[in-house]
Amino acid sequence: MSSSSSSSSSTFVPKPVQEQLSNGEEFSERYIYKGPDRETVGAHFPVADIQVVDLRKLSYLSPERDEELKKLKSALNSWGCFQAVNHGMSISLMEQTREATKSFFATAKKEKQKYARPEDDIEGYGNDMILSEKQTLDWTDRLYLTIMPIGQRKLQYWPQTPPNFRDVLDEFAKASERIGEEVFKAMAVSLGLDEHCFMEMYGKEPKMYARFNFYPPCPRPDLVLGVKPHADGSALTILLQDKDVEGLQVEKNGQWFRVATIPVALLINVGDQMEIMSNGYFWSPVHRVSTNASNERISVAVFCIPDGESEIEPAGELMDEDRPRLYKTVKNYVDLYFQNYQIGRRPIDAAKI
Ligand SMILES: O=C(O)CCC(=O)C(=O)O
Ligand SMILES: [Fe+2]
Repeated sequence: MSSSSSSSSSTFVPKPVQEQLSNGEEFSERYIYKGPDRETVGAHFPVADIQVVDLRKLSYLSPERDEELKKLKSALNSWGCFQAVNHGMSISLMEQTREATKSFFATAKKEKQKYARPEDDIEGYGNDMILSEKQTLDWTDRLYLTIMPIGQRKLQYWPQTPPNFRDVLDEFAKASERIGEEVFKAMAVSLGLDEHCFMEMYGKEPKMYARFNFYPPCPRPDLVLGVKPHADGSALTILLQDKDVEGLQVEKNGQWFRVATIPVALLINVGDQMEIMSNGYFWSPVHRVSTNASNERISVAVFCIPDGESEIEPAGELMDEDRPRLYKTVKNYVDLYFQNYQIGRRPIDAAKI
């Protein structure tokens, strides 16, 4: 979740990446990534051996439940993410969501501008807020929307082109909400906790945001990233990846790996707030998105964010003499996240004891 801030105002709003290309302009050097690991941009990496977890096998009735819970725990401890299959979101809904996303970004500029993000809001179509002259820009155009709770949706930013966009997104949001809850419970059980432990911290009014990412082909994949390295500030992120085009990379022990696209799978990753709740048993992986010269790519990330009033802290049972408490109690972590992200620090470091 590297998107935007709720506080400071922006200094400059670049044009959508898509438009710059169609005008045949040279791209601004502000897209050139100059941060740590810049020499690895555009390099080829091995595929991460991220486990595939069958959510159906995590149900009470499944004879293979214990085995699948072990797999889940090991995936979240080793990579901080897993490829979820049999997650209850139909293949046709996944496909409709991908198609609706592509179709929205393919519509005329004038139509997309109807949903443009105003300077003082994080929601809508466009780019992230630009908060400093030094901020490297991401090679992506986005649409960022609150999807849950239903009462907090800002429908003025919900596209009406293609005509089925809103209905598809409503279905996608409901399915994602169910998956999120199921995974929160399974995560708790896999650590030997009561199944409601994480759900209780997630709170009465958690929020879910969807970020539709569109990555146009980029003339310099060796210099420019689709999304800079970051870890998500959510508790959990559910990612619908492009069916055909890879781009996501995840870091482990200082090495980058490619994340394979499995068309029927959703990639679910731990966010910083789950790292805190699990006292570091699960960790929030640093990831980034590469660009490529010939294909466009889309993805839809759903961020599950605990209620702003909830206190997020390591579960009591996960701390003892052998494993001391590693994180402070935090509230409204998203604010802390952006304060640190803006100055190039890993936000989770501010929560460490
Ligand atoms: O496009 C992707 O695969 C991942 C995007 C991402 O990391 C994010 O939106 O936070
Ligand atoms: Fe992310």
